[in-house]
Amino acid sequence: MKNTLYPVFLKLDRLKMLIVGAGEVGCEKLTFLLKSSPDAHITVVAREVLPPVSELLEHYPDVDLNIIRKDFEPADTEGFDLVIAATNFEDLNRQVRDAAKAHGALVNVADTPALCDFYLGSIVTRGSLKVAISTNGQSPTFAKRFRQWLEAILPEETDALLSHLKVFRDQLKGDFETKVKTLNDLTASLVEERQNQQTW
Ligand SMILES: C[C@@]1(CC(=O)O)c2cc3[nH]c(cc4nc(cc5[nH]c(cc(n2)[C@H]1CCC(=O)O)[C@@](C)(CC(=O)O)[C@@H]5CCC(=O)O)C(CC(=O)O)=C4CCC(=O)O)c(CCC(=O)O)c3CC(=O)O
Ligand SMILES: NC(=O)C1=CN([C@@H]2O[C@H](COP(=O)(O)OP(=O)(O)OC[C@H]3O[C@@H](n4cnc5c(N)ncnc54)[C@H](O)[C@@H]3O)[C@@H](O)[C@H]2O)C=CC1
Repeated sequence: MKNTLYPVFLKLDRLKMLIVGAGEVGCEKLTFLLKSSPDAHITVVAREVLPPVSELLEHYPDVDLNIIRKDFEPADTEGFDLVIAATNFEDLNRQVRDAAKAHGALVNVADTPALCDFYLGSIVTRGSLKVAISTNGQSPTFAKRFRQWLEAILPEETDALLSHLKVFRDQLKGDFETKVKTLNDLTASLVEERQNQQTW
C-alpha cells in the first residue's frame, strides 16, 4: 500500500485547536500534543472529563488549555483551525466533523481514518530535531514502537550538533552553491560512518 500522506510541521502557537471528547483517546491526543507543542492553544469540549486531562493543567502551568464541560453543539467548532473528534459515538464524531468542515477547519476523527483530513503521528524530539512517524493508519502500535526505538538510538548530543551546525551555517561566506557544498562536505561523515550500523 502506497503512503501518499504529506507531513508538515505546524506552528500550533499560531493556530486554534479544538478537541471534542476527553476520555482515554482525547486524553492521549492532548498529552502528546502538549508534550510536543506546549505553546499550543487548545480548547476541550466534553460531557465528562477524565482526571488526567485536568491534571495536565498542573503539569503545564503556562498552557493555554481551556476545558469546557458541556455537550457538543455544532457552533462549538466556530473559529478553530484544527478539530479532533474523540467521543465514543460514531454519529457524534461525524457531526463534529461536518460542523468543523462547514467552518473551514481541518479535522481528525479518532475512530474513522476515512473521515480524517490529517493523522497525528508518533513524535521523536531531540532538542531542535523532530521526527514524525506515520504508518498510513495501518498500525499506530508500530509507529509507537518505532518512536521508542528511535528515542533509544538517537544520541543525546544530537541537539548540540544541530546548534554547532547552525553557528557554522551563519558564518559561511560565499554564494548559495558554495555554502551548500561546504555544508554537505562537512556532514558527509554522518551518513558514511553510520551506514549499516543500526538496523530496525
Ligand atoms: C489513523 C489514526 C488517526 C489519528 O488518531 O490521528 C489512528 C487511528 C486509530 N488508532 C487506534 C488504536 C490505537 N492507537 C494507538 C496509538 C496512537 N495512535 C496514533 C495515531 C493514529 N491512530 C492515526 C494513524 C497514525 C499512523 O499513520 O500510524 C498515534 C501514533 C499518535 C497519537 O495518538 O497522538 C498514537 C501512538 C503515539 C505514540 O506512542 O508515539 C494505539 C496504541 C497504544 O495506545 O498503545 C492503539 C491501540 C492498538 C491498535 O489498535 O493498533 C484505532 C482503533 C480504535 C479501536 O479499535 O477502537 C484507530 C482507528 C482505526 O484505525 O480505525
Ligand atoms: N485514534 C486513536 O488513536 C484511537 C481511537 N479510538 C476511538 O476513539 C473513540 C473514543 O474512545 P475513548 O476515548 O476510549 O472513549 P471514552 O468513553 O473514554 O471518552 C469519550 C469522551 O466523549 C465525551 N462525550 C460523549 N458524548 C458527548 C457529547 N454529546 N458531547 C461532548 N462530549 C461527549 C465523553 O464525555 C468522554 O469525554 C472511540 O470511538 C474509539 O474507537 C480508540 C483508541 C485509539
